[in-house]
Amino acid sequence: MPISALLALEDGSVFHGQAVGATGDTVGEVVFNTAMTGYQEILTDPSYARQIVTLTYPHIGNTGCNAEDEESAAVHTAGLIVRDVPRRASNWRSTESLPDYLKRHGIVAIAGIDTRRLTRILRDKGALNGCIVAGESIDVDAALAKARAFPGLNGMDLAKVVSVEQPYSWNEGSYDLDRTAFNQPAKRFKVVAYDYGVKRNILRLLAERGCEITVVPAQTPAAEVLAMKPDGVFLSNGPGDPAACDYAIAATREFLAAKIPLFGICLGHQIMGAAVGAKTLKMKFGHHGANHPVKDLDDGRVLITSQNHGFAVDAATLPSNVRITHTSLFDGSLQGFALTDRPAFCFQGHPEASPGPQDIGYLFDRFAKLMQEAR
Ligand SMILES: NC(=O)CC[C@H](N)C(=O)O
Repeated sequence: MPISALLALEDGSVFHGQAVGATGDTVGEVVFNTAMTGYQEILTDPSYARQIVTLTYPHIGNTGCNAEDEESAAVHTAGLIVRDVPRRASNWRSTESLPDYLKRHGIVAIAGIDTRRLTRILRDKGALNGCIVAGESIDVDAALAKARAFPGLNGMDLAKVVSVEQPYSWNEGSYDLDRTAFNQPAKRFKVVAYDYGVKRNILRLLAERGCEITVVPAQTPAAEVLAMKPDGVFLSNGPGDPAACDYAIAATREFLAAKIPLFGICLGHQIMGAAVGAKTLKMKFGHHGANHPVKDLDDGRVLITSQNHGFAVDAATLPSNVRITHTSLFDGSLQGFALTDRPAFCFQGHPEASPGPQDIGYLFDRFAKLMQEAR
C-alpha cells in the first residue's frame, strides 16, 4: 500500500496524493519549475532553501540519481511535488532511484496530484506558502495551519544560513562524460568566490576558465578578501531575500570602490544591484525553468537560459553609471547589467545551467577577460 500524502496551500487549496519521499511534514514557499530535466540539480541547488518545488514536467525520476550531478553537499529544497514517478529508473549513470534518494535525505515529497491545476493556482495568485504532510494519518486542518504559519521569504536572510563555515579551495573543472571524470584545468587567475549558496557548476565553469578559487563564507569582510589579492571576486547565487543580506551589500560596495573585477550571478546580481543603490522587489511567481528567452542588448541575440529567482532588481531604480545588458523576453524584467565605470557585471539567470541550456556560458569568458585586462 502506498503511503498517503497531502499538500495544503495557504489559500485553502488541498491536494491528495502519495508519499514518494520521507514521511513527516514540511513547509515552505511553493514555486513551479518548468525544466524537463535536472531534478537532482534542482533539489541540490541551495537557492531553493525554504521552497517547495513542483515540477511541471509530468514524469520525474526516469533517470534516477547519481553522485556526480549534485550541485551542493545537501538537498536544499524544502519538499518536492511531482505528477508521476516511474516505477523503474533507467540510466547508465544511475546509482539510486529518486524515492530512495529523497528518503535518504529526509525530504518529504508528494506524487500523484494534478500539478497542472497547482501551477495554474500559482500563476494566478503568485507563489503561495504550503505544507506537505506524508504519513499514515493526516490532519488537513493542521496542514493548512502550518502552511499559513510559514512567514514567507520576504525579509528572510538565508545566504548566511546555507553558506560554508570555513573557506576552502576549489580546482575541479567540468565532468568529462567520455573519461567519466572531472577535468583539472590549468590555473591563470586567483578568484575569491562568496558562497551565498553557490552551485558547484559555477565553480566548475570558473575553474574551466583558469580560475584557482577560494570559496569564502557569506559574511567574510571585504578587507579580508582584498588582503588575499585576488584577480577577481565572484558573488554567488543563493536563497532568500537579497535586501536582507546587508553584510553582502556592504562588502560589494567595498569591492566596487576598489575597482576589482566583479561578477555576480542571481542573488549575486541582486546584491550588486542593491550595492549600486537600486531597489529589489518580490516577483509574483518568479522565474524557475530551463527555457527562458533572454535578449543580449549588446548584439541583439536571443539566448535560451536557465532561471531560478523569486526576487528581481527594479531596473527603473538603477543609477546612471549602469548599462543594462540583458532583459527577459518573457516579461521584460532586468536580466543583466554592467557598470560603465567599474570592471563589474552580473546576470540574473543561471549561465552555469545545471540544469539547462548553456547559451549564455560566454559570461564566464567575459569575467576572465575582465581579469586579464585588469592585469
Ligand atoms: N538562484 C538565486 O540565486 C535566487 C536569488 C533569490 N533568492 C531569488 O529568489 O530571487
